[in-house]
Amino acid sequence: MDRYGSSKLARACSAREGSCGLMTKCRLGLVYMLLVANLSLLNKSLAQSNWSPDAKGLQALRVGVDVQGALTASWVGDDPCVNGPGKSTWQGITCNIRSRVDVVLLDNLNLTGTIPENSLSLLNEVKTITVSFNQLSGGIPNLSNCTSLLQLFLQSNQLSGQIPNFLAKSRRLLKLDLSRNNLDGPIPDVSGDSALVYLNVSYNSLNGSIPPLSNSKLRALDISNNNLQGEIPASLRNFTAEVFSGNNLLCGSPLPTDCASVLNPSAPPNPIFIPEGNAPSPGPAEAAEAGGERKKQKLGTGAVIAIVVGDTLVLVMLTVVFLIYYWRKYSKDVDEKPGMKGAAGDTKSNSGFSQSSAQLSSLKDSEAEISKLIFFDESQQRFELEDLLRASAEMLGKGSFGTAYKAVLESGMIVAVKRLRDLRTETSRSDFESHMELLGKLKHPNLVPLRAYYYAKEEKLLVYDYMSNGNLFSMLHVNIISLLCRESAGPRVEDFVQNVTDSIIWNRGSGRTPLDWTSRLRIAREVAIGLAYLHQEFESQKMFHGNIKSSNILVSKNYEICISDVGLVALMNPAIAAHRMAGYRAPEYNHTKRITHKADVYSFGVLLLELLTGRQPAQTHESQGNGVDLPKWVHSVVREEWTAEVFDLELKSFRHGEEEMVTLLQIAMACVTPNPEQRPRMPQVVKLIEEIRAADICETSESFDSQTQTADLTGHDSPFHL
Ligand SMILES: Nc1ncnc2c1ncn2[C@@H]1O[C@H](COP(=O)(O)OP(=O)(O)OP(=O)(O)O)[C@@H](O)[C@H]1O
Repeated sequence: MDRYGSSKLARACSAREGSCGLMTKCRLGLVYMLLVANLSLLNKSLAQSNWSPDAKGLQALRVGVDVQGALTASWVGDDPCVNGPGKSTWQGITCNIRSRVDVVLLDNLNLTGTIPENSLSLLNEVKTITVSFNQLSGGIPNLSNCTSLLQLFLQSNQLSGQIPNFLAKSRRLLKLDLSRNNLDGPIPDVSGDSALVYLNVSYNSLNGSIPPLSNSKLRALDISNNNLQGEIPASLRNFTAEVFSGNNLLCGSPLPTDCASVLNPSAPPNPIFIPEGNAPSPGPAEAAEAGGERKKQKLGTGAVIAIVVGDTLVLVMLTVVFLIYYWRKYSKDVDEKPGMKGAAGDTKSNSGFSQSSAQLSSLKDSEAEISKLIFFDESQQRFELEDLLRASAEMLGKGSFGTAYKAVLESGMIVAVKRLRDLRTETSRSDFESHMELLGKLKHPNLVPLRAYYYAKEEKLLVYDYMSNGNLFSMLHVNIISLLCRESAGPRVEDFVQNVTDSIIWNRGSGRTPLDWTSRLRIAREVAIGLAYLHQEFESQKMFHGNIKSSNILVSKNYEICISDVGLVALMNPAIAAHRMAGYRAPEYNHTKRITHKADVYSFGVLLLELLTGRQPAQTHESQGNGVDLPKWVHSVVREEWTAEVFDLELKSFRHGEEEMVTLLQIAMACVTPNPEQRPRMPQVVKLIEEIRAADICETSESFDSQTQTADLTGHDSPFHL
């Protein structure tokens, strides 16, 4: 029947009458289809009408930006908070006790497109929205309905347009990060009763002058690398110059640029260069004045030329004298200290790279030509090797792989430069370059960004973002006494005083800003996330970090926790690094002489113990006390059931955190298990740490009250509470 039926239909289509019949059938079919479609739409909208407003908003967001479908699998059902407070089954969502969305955490999910207007704005109890490190474009939606919003993080996307005014007007918003987008227009002035404590709008194209932002609560600010102009308002002068750097037309304290030179740019064109016929004819008074002015300008121009020529000559002479002086000093140092080649500039000075320039000039032209600074990211602000050589440099420290410097370029930009030494002898130029290409591709908020490198026969430089808030080692162990000694008398006296201090006071002596528990937990979590990312990225190359320790955990100006020295072990003589990391070194290294991801897990475990106990692992820095074998020491204490005794005395006041501390201690002990096979993998470690405080991020907002308590307890404000 079917066989015939289809041929009948074909015949019917060819016949006129039949065709009319078919039309009728088709129409009926169409009506039927529409009916079905409408019914299913009706069903869907009936179902959607049952959706909670949060579900509606989130689904609208998903449809708008989740092109890759990262959220499709878990965002199902009509209510993300159907299971009550805590982490939702919907990825990235946490709910509050009223079963409303509290936190939206959608970082790093390859989200693209524009955030629809009626999406996030429906979440009217949301406290934290973070959709950073995606590829969102278009404008920032109006979130003025989100009246509970405390934190908004949209950094590292491609958002454009202006910063909406509602953000400035909000009285509840505490933290706003819109950095690394394509935003333009002015920075809106925050209202007097704004609660904003943290504002980061760096790396955009914002323009106009800086508003006074005179609300006294603002404690962390970053408006660097925009097109802002004019004088820095007096209300913001307590911030450091870095906060404003990379805005060429900004002036006034704390920037070194004097406003007179920026706000009154060069004198109007000299009238003697205006073609006579084109010059407007002045009136008699103007003519007299102009005559006088002309004379002044003629004289002024001559004087300016003389000054410029004179200055240039003096500058050239000074540079030559300077280069000769340092070149001689360099050669002398190298002669005096065999094996210290390349470290000649390792004194705290303003000329860290001067000898590099001498070395560079001694290179053959062909090599100098091909040896340039190679940048990885097109969108980053670039500079030349010459700019680096001209920069004032201050030594930050000597490590296993070379010496690190802070370099302040003439543009105001600050970078960290590492001069490598002791490269593996078999590392050729092309090996080095391809390794750098690999490292340049690593992008993660918990890794110190590598911006550029320089390769020449005698000099290898790596240029990193400068992390202005120091390292974890200093936060945990360095006290004022050791700092003073380091500045004035050198390492031996420092050792002496450190030993005396250690013997008087069990922990680290006075003079440190205590590091509270929440901050330590956050540091543990972020280092774990960074290391897990690294293991995943390095898996195919069978590469690992190989040098995880507290001096390699750096803190950026925005208090992001970043791992440094990524991928350097592969280039260097591994025995040197292994020697320097003694207290963090996995026991199996002694016989295998190999670094594996399990060895990184061990080092991370020791780092956790360091965070929990506040004690230095053995021989990390020979010059700063001997430290202890942390895993062994903790084992001995815990075996005797003095668990609480292992914790840092500074953590005593965080009574509520003790359960969390014990859980982190268990994770640490799992990481330092002697048998590498029994150690967890880093993604597992991340999960375990995140479970310690599942609603960690919600607590950030709620802990603002307890933050005041913490500050009272310790007597200091901890920036990590921000
Ligand atoms: N990008 C950076 N920004 C700010 N400070 C940095 C940066 N990189 C390194 N430092 C600092 O410079 C100093 C020397 O660092 P380096 O990594 O060379 O040695 P280390 O960490 O002490 O030892 P090792 O090389 O064995 O890891 C350290 O105090 C470190 O905190």
